[in-house]
Amino acid sequence: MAAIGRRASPLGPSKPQRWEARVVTLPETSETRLPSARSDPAPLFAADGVTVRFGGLVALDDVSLAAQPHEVHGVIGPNGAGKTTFFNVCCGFVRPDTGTLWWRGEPVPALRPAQLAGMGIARTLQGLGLFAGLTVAENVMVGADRFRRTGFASALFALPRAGADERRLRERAAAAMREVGVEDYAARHPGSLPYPVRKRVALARALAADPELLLLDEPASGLGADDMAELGELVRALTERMTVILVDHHMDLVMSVCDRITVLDFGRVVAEGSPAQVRDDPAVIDAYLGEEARHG
Ligand SMILES: Nc1ncnc2c1ncn2[C@@H]1O[C@H](COP(=O)(O)OP(=O)(O)OP(=O)(O)O)[C@@H](O)[C@H]1O
Repeated sequence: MAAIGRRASPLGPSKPQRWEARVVTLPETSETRLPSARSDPAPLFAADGVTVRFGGLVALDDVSLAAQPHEVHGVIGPNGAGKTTFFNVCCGFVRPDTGTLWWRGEPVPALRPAQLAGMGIARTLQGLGLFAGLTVAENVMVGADRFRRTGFASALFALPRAGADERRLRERAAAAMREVGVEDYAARHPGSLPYPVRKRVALARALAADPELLLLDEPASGLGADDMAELGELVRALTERMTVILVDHHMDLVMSVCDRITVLDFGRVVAEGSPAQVRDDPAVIDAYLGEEARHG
C-alpha cells in the first residue's frame, strides 16, 4: 500500500492516552531481547491464522489476535471488514476453515457456544438476546447459572439446598445489576425498558457469569454520549478482574478504552497496536478513507 503523507486521521485527533503510561522500558543488559521480540505475558485468549470463507467470499483471511490478561482489546474496521465474523468465531457461532483458537495457552479445537460459560467466557450480542417473558432480575440470573450447585431434582422437590442455591444466584445477579445501574428495574420486563437500559441488562447478565473474558459486540450501538461515556468507564473498571474484547464502530469509545486494537479491512489484519499507533497508521487511514469513498 502506498505511503501517504500526514493527512488528517479519520479516526480523530491524536490526544494523550492514559495507557501510554504503562509502556515499560527494559534496562539495557546483555540479555536484552531483540526489539522485535514481544515481552507480553502469555495471552489469555488468542486466535491464530483464522480464515473463514462463505462460499467464494473470504470473510476472514489469516487473522491473528492475542488478548492479554486484564486488557481491553478492540477490533475495528470499516463495514464488511469481518468484525462480526471474527466475533462469531470467538463465540463458537462460526467454525473457522483454518486457524486455531487458544484459551489459557491451550488450543480449543472446535469451540461451541455452549462451552463458553464453563470456560469462563461471557458475551453480549448486538441483538441483546434477553428473554421477553422473564424479569430483568431473572434474565440476569440466567447469566449466573453456571454457579448453580444443585440439580433439577433438588429444585423440583424444593430441597433446602436448592433454596440456598437460588439465594446465592439472586445475590450474584443483584451485584451485577448494581454494577451496571439497573437494580431499580429488577422486577420489570425487558420489553418495557428503553434500549440503553436493555443493553445494560444484557451486560449485567454477562457479568453475573463472573467471566475471565468478556466479549462485547457493538456495546455502544444505540447509546447517546452520556451512556457511552459511562460504558467506557465501566469497561475500564472491569479490567481489574477480566479481559475484554470489544468490537465496535464508535471510534471515541474504542480509542478511549482500548489498550490494544486490531484493525481489519477486507478480512485481513491491516494494523495492530496501541490506539495512538493505529490512529496514525497509513493502512488504517487508507481503510477508513476508502470506506468514505465507497459510501460517499
Ligand atoms: N453468513 C454469511 N454468508 C455470506 N457472507 C457473509 C456472511 N456473514 C458475513 N458475510 C460477508 O462477510 C464479510 C464480512 O462481514 P462481517 O459482517 O463480518 O463484517 P463487519 O466488519 O462486521 O461489517 P459491519 O460493520 O457492516 O457489521 C462481508 O462481505 C459480509 O457480506
